[in-house]
Amino acid sequence: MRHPVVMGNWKLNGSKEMVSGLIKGLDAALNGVEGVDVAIAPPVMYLDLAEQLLSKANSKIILGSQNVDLHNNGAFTGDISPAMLKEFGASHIIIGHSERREYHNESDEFVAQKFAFLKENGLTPVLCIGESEAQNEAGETVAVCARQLDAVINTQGVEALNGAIIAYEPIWAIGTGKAATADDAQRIHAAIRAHIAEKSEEVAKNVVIQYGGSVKPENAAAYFAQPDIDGALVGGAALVAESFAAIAKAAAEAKN
Ligand SMILES: O=C(CO)COP(=O)(O)O
Repeated sequence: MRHPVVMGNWKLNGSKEMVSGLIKGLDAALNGVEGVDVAIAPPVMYLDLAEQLLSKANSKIILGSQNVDLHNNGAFTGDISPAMLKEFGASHIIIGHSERREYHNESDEFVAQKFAFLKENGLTPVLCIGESEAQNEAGETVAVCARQLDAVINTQGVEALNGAIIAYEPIWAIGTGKAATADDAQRIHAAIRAHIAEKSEEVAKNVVIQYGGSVKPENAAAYFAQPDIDGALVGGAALVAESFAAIAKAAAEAKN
């Protein structure tokens, strides 16, 4: 049985005050919620503060981050290493987000290297994949997702996906309010799982595949009712404690 994972990607949002208010609010709102892993990825600047607040509250919220470099030290100005993330308690690290693929020209191969380096350092990659609106309209969704996944599978073997998380995020659904329907998302999730199953049914059966793109408390339960949707990667709604907690609760209820 796959354990659901709901993760908040805070993107470039936050201040000391906001981080502290949101973490306190979330921890309180999640009190008593069982059967779902809840993770947050604040901007890296606030990991220290987040770690302190979570540990003071004895919270079960998992700490994550939004990016990582390919080195653990050296002359790489502006970059952050897995070792540093680990030192601040971050375990679930988002890579390959479409915003980084687009604004920082991150290729499938580069993202795959990050995947390998996270695993080498004992961290959990949250690998984002997904198609653009044009690719969607051209019927290329599954091919695009397969290509993005193959960058990992063909270099590291399908077993590299063990313990990792895949986040299917159609680019046209991110921050637009135009979410994929639960049926469409299920169809793509099933296709992604089938693609992995071509190499290993066991890995396909166990890998967590999240949906991301305009997930809100209002539509969350419909996604989690689908057999191949194992959680969510949430942007905007993760910035409001009650909304994010409601999404996590919906996952806990649907999957247990
Ligand atoms: O990009 C996302 C999460 O990584 C989704 O963002 P929204 O939930 O704001 O659409």
